Amino acid sequence: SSWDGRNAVVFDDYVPHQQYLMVIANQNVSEYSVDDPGGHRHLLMPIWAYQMAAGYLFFICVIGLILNTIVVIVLLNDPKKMTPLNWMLLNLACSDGIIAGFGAPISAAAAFHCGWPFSHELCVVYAMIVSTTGIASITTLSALAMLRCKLVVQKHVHPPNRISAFTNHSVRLQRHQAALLLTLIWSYSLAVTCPPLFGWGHYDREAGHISCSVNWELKVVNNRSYIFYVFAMGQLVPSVVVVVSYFSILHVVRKKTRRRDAAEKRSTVMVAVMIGAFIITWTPYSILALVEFFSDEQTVSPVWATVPCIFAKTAVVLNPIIYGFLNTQFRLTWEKFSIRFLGRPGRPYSGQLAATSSNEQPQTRQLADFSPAGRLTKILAQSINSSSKTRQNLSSPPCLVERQQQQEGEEKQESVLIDDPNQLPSPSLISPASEATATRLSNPCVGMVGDEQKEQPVSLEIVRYLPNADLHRIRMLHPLGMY
Ligand SMILES: CC1=C(/C=C/C(C)=C/C=C\C(C)=C\C=O)C(C)(C)CCC1
Repeated sequence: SSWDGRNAVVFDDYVPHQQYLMVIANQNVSEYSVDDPGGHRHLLMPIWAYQMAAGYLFFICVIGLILNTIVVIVLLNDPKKMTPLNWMLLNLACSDGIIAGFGAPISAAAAFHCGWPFSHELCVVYAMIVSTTGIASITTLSALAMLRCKLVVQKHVHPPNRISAFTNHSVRLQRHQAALLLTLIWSYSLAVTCPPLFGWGHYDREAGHISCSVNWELKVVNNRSYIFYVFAMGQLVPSVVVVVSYFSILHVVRKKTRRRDAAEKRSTVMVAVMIGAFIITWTPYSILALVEFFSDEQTVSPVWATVPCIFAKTAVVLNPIIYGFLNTQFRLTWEKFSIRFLGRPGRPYSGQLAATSSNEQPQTRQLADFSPAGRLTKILAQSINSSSKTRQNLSSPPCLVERQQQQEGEEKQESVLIDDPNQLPSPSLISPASEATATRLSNPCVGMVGDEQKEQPVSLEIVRYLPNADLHRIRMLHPLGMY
């Protein structure tokens, strides 16, 4: 070779019995490199690039761990509310948490060290774990898209009013289905990422040597066929599932635009946003992998190859932010959780009847989505709206009123914050059927439950926030009975 001892380095590239000649042309040796046989270190990227990568990965690690831990705690805090959607969110939070808690710190340490300082075994374990969680995330999102599609299409075929009461069965059924779905998701991901352990494909250090992944560059048939397999299973299959599911959803929702479906639409939009975030964060990495796969020589510099690799990890902080903004039930659970454990409401009381999001406008709109009981809650919300005008003169603590409805295996939930429980309408405003239930409450924060449609049990939960931070909570159930 033309190695002059300064610009070229021979090193063992982890592939047994293979030696690679790496030529680093026109580079200042003090800034670039790998360990050469003489023990000299040459950095592959400028120091500033390693430092920036280390800082970003550290940020992903800390913020990702905090946010995903909050998601897990908040979701598990109320196991009764574990709908299929929430099981999938929990799964995503776990896989994101694994990347934030394991992948990001190892990669940050490698960046801090300006090259992979760990063993080849850890490189393989790292690549396996990061790629398995990445594939598990995209598979979970596809499963979510399928679930949304199933729900929307099923609703179209059997409108809710005609569905018989099987809520209690469906809750149990949902648990089994969720467990089966989660097992399938992780088995599928492992089926994609395990083959290199058995000799099909290779895991290796990646650009800048701050992480490890499938060796996208190695031009041997065994490796190339494995890359085809990874792309088919990790990109093609999930994309087809997502596209088909969302086209079906669009096809159905274009035909029916009933307001009662607003909650379903919100969940469908949230899943679409999560899929969008995944696509945005992983597409640069996919493109890099394809470029490396198709190009004959190293066309992407280590610095540019490192960017998509660490950008893909951004997905782990985006998902919790998306739930926080778009999942009413998640926000509500967080609201309750923060009141109960942190001794404060999740967000400041504005002194108005408030929905669970500051940008969600009139509560009557939200609550009206939940017919048949929605009719009564609407009365409640409207009454409170009018009472809030006299709010300044009132001294009672605020109430968080939460409604939840189990329907078609999908639990929906809304809440309102009420400044003054004393201003709630009297039970006489309520329909006779619900009056009995309402008058059972001795708390001034009176709730109402509609009883027009007996096959759809409705629960009303009232949580009262007291000035001394104690929580006074009343659960009121459908008179016929879930509780
Ligand atoms: C998850 C997706 C893919 C595969 C990614 C893999 C195998 C990643 C492995 C390790 C990484 C990123 C380490 C970084 O530190 C495809 C196949 C690229 C498609 C998109 C989704």
